[in-house]
Amino acid sequence: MEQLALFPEAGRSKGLPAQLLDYIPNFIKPENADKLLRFFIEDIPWKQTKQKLWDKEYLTPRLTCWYGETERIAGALPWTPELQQIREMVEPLAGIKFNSVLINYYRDGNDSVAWHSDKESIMGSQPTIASVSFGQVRNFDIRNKNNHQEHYSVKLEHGSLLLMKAGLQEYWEHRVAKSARTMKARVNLTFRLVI
Ligand SMILES: O=C(O)CCC(=O)C(=O)O
Ligand SMILES: [Fe+2]
Repeated sequence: MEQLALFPEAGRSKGLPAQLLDYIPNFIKPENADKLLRFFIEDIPWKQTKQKLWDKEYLTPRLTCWYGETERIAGALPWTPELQQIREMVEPLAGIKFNSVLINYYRDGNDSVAWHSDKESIMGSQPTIASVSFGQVRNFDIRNKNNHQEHYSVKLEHGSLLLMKAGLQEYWEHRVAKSARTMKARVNLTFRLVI
């Protein structure tokens, strides 16, 4: 499965490629971000789904929940006022309208998301994704699909916004690795346009 070890230089990125990503710390004020984190952890009906790997089923190593108005995501819940408000804040910066959000809950350092890119056919091959983070700072690693030596890492802070621009999913993949260090809870909202 996933490896615990990070790149030796994780967190010491030479600089993120601006054509692929925008990182905005303090996108949400700390006191609001604190309240939202508590609300998300307590009020979202989290699920742990299963994923298949080499014909074996594993529990996904984090909790998730979908919200949105789209019919294409089975079981997506209706927008809450909090999510609606954050959606309205991110849309002008992303330059598109989102119709869904996948929320991830990393309970501790053992929770993670493995290397992947988000280019399911339901989003087209060049989706823009707006990612808002709450709680524990985690490393977001990015690597070139054709050259794994070309990689970056950014620390996603409490209340920050990371814009993954069109093009990122095509040639790059990303992950949030497990950490052997003690980690508190982190919640991450990924706003998407499902077509
Ligand atoms: O937790 C994150 O920052 C990334 C989550 C992610 O890559 C995804 O939901 O597709
Ligand atoms: Fe992703």
